[in-house]
Amino acid sequence: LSLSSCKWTGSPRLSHLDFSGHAVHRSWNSCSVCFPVVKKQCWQRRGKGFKRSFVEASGNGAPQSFDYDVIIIGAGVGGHGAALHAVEQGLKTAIIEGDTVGGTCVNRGCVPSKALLAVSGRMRELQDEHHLKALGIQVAAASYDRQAVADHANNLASKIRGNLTNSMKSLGVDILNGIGTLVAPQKVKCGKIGYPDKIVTGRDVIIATGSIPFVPPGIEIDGKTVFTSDHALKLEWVPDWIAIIGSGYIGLEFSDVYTALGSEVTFVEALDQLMPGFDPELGKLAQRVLINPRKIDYHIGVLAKKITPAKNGRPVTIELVDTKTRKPKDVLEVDAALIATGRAPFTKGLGLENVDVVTQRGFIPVDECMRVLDGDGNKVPHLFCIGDANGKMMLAHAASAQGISVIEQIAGRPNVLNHLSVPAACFTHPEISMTGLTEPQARAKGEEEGFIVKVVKTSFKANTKALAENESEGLAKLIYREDTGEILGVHILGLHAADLIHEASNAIALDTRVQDIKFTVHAHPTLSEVLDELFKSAKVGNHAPVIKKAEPLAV
Ligand SMILES: Cc1cc2nc3c(=O)[nH]c(=O)nc-3n(C[C@H](O)[C@H](O)[C@H](O)COP(=O)(O)OP(=O)(O)OC[C@H]3O[C@@H](n4cnc5c(N)ncnc54)[C@H](O)[C@@H]3O)c2cc1C
Ligand SMILES: NC(=O)c1ccc[n+]([C@@H]2O[C@H](COP(=O)([O-])OP(=O)(O)OC[C@H]3O[C@@H](n4cnc5c(N)ncnc54)[C@H](O)[C@@H]3O)[C@@H](O)[C@H]2O)c1
Repeated sequence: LSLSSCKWTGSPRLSHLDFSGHAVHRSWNSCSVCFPVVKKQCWQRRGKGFKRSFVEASGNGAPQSFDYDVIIIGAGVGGHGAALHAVEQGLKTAIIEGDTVGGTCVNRGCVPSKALLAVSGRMRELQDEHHLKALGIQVAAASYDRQAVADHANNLASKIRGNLTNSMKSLGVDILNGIGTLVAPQKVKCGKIGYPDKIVTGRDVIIATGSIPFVPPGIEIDGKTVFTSDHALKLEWVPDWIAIIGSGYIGLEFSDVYTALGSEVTFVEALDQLMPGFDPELGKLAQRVLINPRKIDYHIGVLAKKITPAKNGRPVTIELVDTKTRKPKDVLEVDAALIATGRAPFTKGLGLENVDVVTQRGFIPVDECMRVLDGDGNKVPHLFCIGDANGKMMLAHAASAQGISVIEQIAGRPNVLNHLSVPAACFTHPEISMTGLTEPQARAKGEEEGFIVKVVKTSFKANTKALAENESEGLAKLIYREDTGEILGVHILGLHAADLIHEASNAIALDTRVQDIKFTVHAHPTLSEVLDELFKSAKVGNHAPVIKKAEPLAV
């Protein structure tokens, strides 16, 4: 959207938009000749944010005036991030939630899983006699109270849910309870059983309806012996032997929890390697550190075709077939099975047909600015989709960042989120983290675009802080362009890798080059020196650092 000055107030205002969102008039006076669906907006700066002083629209079912500047459907972390940023910009904002504020992350995802992982980390340390002995510590055998561990996860979720709700209420976001359905452009129905439907209109609408566990056909969930992460997070029991179907983020994190609490784990992975989404070198190291020394075995290249819950004294049975040939491979009998085979977008019943949007495998198609695309690939005016529902990057902070990016655009400031700068982390012990491209992806890009890719690595073994902690297993890997020093990807496995990655992801976001970042200073002794050493070991073409040298002192 282009900004020009309002004829009366002199303050910035959006130019007029045609139905497909293109600017058609730059002059206020030419409105009368506009297409039927033309919106005139004039913005007045008030205080720190923008406040709309005039809104008018006409034509084809679109409202004449709006109850809200922004309506968000779904109060997960994506919706929450968008709502807070919207009110900060002075936009009148409503958020519609059909279930529980906080969505997946707070209630059934990041938050409770990290509470369980905090316990698994401590259990692991307290059970590691060799490690404790090296530090000179003696403890009696560690044990745990399952219900108390489960309560810790549940209490944390309640606390964070309360924080999220209060933050929105205190800033003036209207929280509407009910199921949101698009009934027309810029018009949303909020439906709640036992209450009359409420129709609300918004100049801009953001879909943030998230995702639910994907369960492949043939797998029967009973919630007790065959379950998804939704059930597993309640920690109702700790099976002696559990099969985890899928070795992605959820599978890996739960293998860390279950083995620390005493279970034996069998992974079933459809692809030819465990953790197929990670940089292959880090994946191999993860297997050496997180899988091989633990009570974990695995079947790779096989699909769990049929899973039957335990019944009448019979165990859970899992029929495996070869992924490529689909021929039967094996039958496993275990105490329980956790299905961690990805997540499906939660977009049914949203009324997308009323705005001509056709989902792709359930995901809502969007462009790089999160603007929703219709069946013909055109932008649907004033409609955005963020978070898991668009499938771009199924991470909590990605959902929130997309929400903030959308609000920036709504406020008239062009914004495109660089997804390569969004970090990801797997909270195992030790952790794995990454940002940008994997080595194979970077090499493919280099070949296509004709540049040389360089890789350097540093080990945690030489890091003083890691050695002091007696936790020096780990590696950091930098992938960069030799000619320009552009950082293409960073991957870390080691103590606090999830915290360490931000220096690299911020460098990508701000386009800081290797030849510049290598002159930044890191406190000693800290784990961050692993990255310091990594950047310093990189050799970049003939580029001089951009950092300015101090002028000689005048005497
Ligand atoms: C076990 C697990 C662990 C995870 N750990 C991490 C982690 O450590 N770090 C990380 O970054 N990510 C993690 N994730 C992923 C993260 O939870 C999701 O990426 C994130 O929650 C997506 O946010 P969202 O706002 O898009 O959707 P959600 O959080 O799913 O929220 C969507 C909300 O919309 C509501 N809704 C849906 N339809 C409607 C409707 N029609 N009307 C009204 N309301 C509606 C839902 O009730 C829900 O509250 C984890 C996921 C799982 C399952
Ligand atoms: N720490 C985190 O950031 C974190 C933690 C948990 C979840 N998440 C998010 O949640 C999403 C879902 O996680 P996930 O682990 O379920 O999905 P995933 O996509 O990470 O991994 C799913 C795995 O299951 C395998 N698979 C699929 N169908 C199979 C079958 N029938 N038999 C055997 N294997 C099969 C796939 O090959 C893949 O390796 C992820 O996209 C992730 O971004 C993030």
